[in-house]
Amino acid sequence: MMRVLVFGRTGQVARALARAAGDDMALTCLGRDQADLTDAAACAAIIARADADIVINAAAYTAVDRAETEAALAHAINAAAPAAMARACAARQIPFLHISTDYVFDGSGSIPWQVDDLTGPLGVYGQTKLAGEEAVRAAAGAHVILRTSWVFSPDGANFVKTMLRLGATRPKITVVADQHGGPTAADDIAAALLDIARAFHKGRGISGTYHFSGAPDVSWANFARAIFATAGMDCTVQDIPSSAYPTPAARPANSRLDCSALARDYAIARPAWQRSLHHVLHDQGE
Ligand SMILES: NC(=O)C1=CN([C@@H]2O[C@H](COP(=O)(O)OP(=O)(O)OC[C@H]3O[C@@H](n4cnc5c(N)ncnc54)[C@H](OP(=O)(O)O)[C@@H]3O)[C@@H](O)[C@H]2O)C=CC1
Ligand SMILES: Cc1cn([C@H]2C[C@H](O)[C@@H](COP(=O)(O)OP(=O)(O)O[C@H]3O[C@@H](C)C(=O)[C@@H](O)[C@H]3O)O2)c(=O)[nH]c1=O
Ligand SMILES: [Mg+2]
Repeated sequence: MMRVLVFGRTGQVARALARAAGDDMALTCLGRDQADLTDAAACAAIIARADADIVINAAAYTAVDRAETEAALAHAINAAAPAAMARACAARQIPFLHISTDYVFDGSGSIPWQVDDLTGPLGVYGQTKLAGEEAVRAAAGAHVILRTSWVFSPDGANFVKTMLRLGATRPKITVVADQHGGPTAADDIAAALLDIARAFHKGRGISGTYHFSGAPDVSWANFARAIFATAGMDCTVQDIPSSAYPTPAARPANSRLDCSALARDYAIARPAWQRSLHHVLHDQGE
């Protein structure tokens, strides 16, 4: 029996992990009341005390625009806490699985980003996630950093739920068409993380940074069209440039992730987001 300790309980990926847990594992999800990520030492102490075989950090500060004015808080949660977790895991010699983001890249070009490409975050959220990555690597224990993008699920705040809400009251909506990436279902991320956890449990885990996103890559505007079509909603999507949708934090134009390293090392393929979108809209009570 593999004992998996998860930081996060209410978030999209944490909930998906709880849904995906198999009979071969005992999964414990820690909410903010049990593990507050603003207290990095407390998070480390939990790992030191716990009887876990592997730790997954599914908690994060994810409010991209708000991060611009809450940099210290975002840094505490996205960098200092994972740093302490990774060190505590290294000390106990248990693997640490951490999630990062396409927003560590500057979005230049149109070629999918490779795992070792130069990073260059455009905003505070991306900067703090990058600092978290660097700290996890520096802890030098067994680890995987899984960079994913554009997460959607029936839970929490995400673009799919925003579109359903806006589309219900508007005949037409404007959406940016010059940002491209891979929408990724939280359930698919959870399945990938648990596959990676099983590989480590069998002694076949490979430490490193990996990319994982839904296929095919698409613009937010075309993702919105797919959401309305799949939901059977009559809302017209008009393409706009990012310049027509000003936000406190700039978003990368090119969020495409090259996911071949994960296929090579773990035989995990890019999931088809359209299939997962259908599942979220029609099988999970949305
Ligand atoms: N959402 C996305 O589009 C993307 C997310 N990611 C990454 O994936 C991972 C999972 O994200 P996702 O599931 O979408 O996140 P959500 O925003 O859905 O959930 C965030 C989780 O973090 C918890 N959390 C926030 N602050 C604290 C704190 N101080 N102490 C304890 N828990 C806290 C939240 O708890 P509470 O409910 O109590 O606030 C919540 O459970 C993150 O690392 C994120 O950076 C990567 C790419 C895209
Ligand atoms: C609501 C809305 C958004 N947009 C644009 C803004 C933005 O460029 C894009 C997506 O909007 P969101 O607010 O969902 O984007 P955002 O919160 O930036 O999503 C990101 O979250 C973090 C946590 C990540 O790690 C990223 O991978 C990514 O998923 O769509 C429109 O063009 N029209 C609209 O009506
Ligand atoms: Mg958001």
